[in-house]
Amino acid sequence: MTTLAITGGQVLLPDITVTRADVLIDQDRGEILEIGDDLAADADETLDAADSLVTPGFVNGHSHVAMTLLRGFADDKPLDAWLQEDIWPVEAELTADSVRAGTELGVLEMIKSGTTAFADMYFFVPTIARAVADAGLRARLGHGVISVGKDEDAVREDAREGLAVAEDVDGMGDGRISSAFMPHSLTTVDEQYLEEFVPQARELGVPIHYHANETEDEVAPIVESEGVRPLAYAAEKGMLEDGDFIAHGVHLDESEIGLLAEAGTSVIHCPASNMKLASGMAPVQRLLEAGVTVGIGTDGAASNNDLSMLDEARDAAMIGKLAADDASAVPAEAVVEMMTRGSADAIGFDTGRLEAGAPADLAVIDLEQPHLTPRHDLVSHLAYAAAAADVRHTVCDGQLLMRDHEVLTLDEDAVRARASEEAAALIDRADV
Ligand SMILES: N[C@@H](CCSC[C@H]1O[C@@H](n2cnc3c(=O)[nH]cnc32)[C@H](O)[C@@H]1O)C(=O)O
Ligand SMILES: [Zn+2]
Repeated sequence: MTTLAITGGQVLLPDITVTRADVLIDQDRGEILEIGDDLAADADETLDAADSLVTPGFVNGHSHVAMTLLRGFADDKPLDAWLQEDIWPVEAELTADSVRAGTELGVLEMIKSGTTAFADMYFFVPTIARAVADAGLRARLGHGVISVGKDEDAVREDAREGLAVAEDVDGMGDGRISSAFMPHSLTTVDEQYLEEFVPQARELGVPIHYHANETEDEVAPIVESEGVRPLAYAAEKGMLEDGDFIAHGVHLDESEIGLLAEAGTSVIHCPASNMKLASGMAPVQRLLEAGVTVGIGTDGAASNNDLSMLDEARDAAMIGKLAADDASAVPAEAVVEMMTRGSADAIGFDTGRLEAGAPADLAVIDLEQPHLTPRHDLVSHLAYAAAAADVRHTVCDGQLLMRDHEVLTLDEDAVRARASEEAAALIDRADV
């Protein structure tokens, strides 16, 4: 057994309180052995956490990781126009090489900002899976299936790829990678294909993940054609089961919140994307009160425009209060829970908590910063004041991915250079 002791830090516990403790990890099993006093003597290696906060690694519940290539390419538009006029024409020119470069850039940013696990919907998923496996992160990956603008054969091919990918990438990266079936949304995948392919995904035993109720424009057409709200329609199609998770859930009525709670389907809240695309304010406090599992996601870097879960946490708290018209809504503890255990539960990982027996996925945050002074309440700092650049160390599955701000599994300069090149070539090819 090889052990690593994280020493001298303040540790965020599963009940969202902070205590002074060391953390001892079994690196071979990727598991936390013990949280307690003076554990350094028993360890093969130590990692300094003095004047630092040890937190569960953040879990990004919804992303399109290689969209880092489109960061800052198309801003200041609503969802539909943004996708159709800017994003989809460029994405049509993506290659495996560009997706590899964009993924490496995305996971580099994740590691640097303390994220250890994420759920992702995109193209070239086996390429993404290899990049994630090499970088050392944990992820649930799926191929986004779309039917709009395609003929029947093309849709079937897309959906079959979605199923094949879900089978193929599952278990990669020493089991750190798992999969899901990911129809893009309830309005961009036609009913007949949901009816055909959702049961096939069930046979594979993978969860289903999709965009839902993101904008009013997605709700109205379903109400009009089906006579029911989108999530009642999703339930009819067998897409609202325990373990499934939807992205956004902005425009939900009480009946839909009830359906989510009853079914055990989770919601990934994406506050920055919802604000930037002016999609609306998700009813996060009401979801929490109804007992729905809520996680937090960044969505793609083109609608955010970063992948920092610390930014996202602050946004979630702020917009949650505004949506509820109540400053006590979505408090710091709730946000910290959502960005760790909530997202992990939602996407089906046993991470997001620091205790003996839990997976050793964690981040260490430097507290010796002016914006983290004084230290009345470290949970408050995590929700409201800490920033990506404060993350010192990142550990996933017991392995050090970043030590003292130096990423160990990727060559940072090379990744940035490759991504810049691939992004420029992509825009050139798309000729937009
Ligand atoms: N196989 C599909 C690919 C879908 S990947 C997932 C898609 O979601 C898009 N996307 C990114 N952010 C959002 C969002 O907030 N709402 C809906 N779609 C988004 C993203 O650009 C990408 O095209 C196809 O043939 O088009
Ligand atoms: Zn999305």
